[in-house]
Amino acid sequence: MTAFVELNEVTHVYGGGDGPPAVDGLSLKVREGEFAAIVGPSGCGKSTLMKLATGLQKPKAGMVMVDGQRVAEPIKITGMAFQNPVLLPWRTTLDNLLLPLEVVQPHRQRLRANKDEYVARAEGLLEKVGLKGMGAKYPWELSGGMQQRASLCRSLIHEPKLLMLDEPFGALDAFTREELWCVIRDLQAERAVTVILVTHDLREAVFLADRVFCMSARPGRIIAEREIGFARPRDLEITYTPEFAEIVHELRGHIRQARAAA
Ligand SMILES: Nc1ncnc2c1ncn2[C@@H]1O[C@H](COP(=O)(O)OP(=O)(O)OP(=O)(O)O)[C@@H](O)[C@H]1O
Repeated sequence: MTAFVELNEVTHVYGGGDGPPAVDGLSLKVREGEFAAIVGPSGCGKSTLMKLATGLQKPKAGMVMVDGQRVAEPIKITGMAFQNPVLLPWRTTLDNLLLPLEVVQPHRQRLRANKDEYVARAEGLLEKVGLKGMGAKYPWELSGGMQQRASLCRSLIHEPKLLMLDEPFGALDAFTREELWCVIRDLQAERAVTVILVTHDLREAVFLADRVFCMSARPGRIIAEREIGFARPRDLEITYTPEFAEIVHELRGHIRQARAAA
């Protein structure tokens, strides 16, 4: 399999030195255009995996490759969204969306020359996530779910090839979360972007992903990998089928074992 993202026998120790590793012998391969989900016990190194894949942390040992390049510094082809949407309160929603373009080259120069084009792109994204015409509102005028939708738009504004989602729906109520599952499902289908989603929610992982990776307790490594074969586009109704429940149950078993072995 040609991997778009590959971690090969990666070990990471925060602060360097000989401290206890956060992840050890961590290997996984994610295909181009694939939706991968990472699940595992709390503190097992899921966020560390995200930081290693994007070059925000350098591994003590092992190799990280993205899009055919060895990752040696923070990479630019990625968009990120986290549990906390972190929108700047003094900027409108539209200006929050444009922020990554103001910071990262070569977008910075292009933004100056083609502002209208980028504003149209931001407005198009807002429309796609159900926030049509909300660009002029400030973040504090939006609900938590709306802020998270805006944060997803911001992560996609520079048309990244890789989207990293670290518990983006974790702080939302169950209904809003399921609505946003559908938003991200549709965005990914339209853009064929490669996605890595970290989540504690096994239903979320099974609904959204093509493949779910389960991690061991710290130091984290992959202990199980499960293809999710449900046809796309998927409807929320599948989450109520016995086949769906069976996969969630199977994954729960892996996590239980990982916790017990800790
Ligand atoms: N900056 C840091 N400095 C030192 N240790 C850290 C740092 N970040 C994370 N760790 C430690 O590394 C381990 C893995 O952390 P990480 O945040 O990757 O886990 P996680 O699986 O994402 O956790 P959770 O599910 O609770 O969000 C944890 O034991 C954590 O305390």
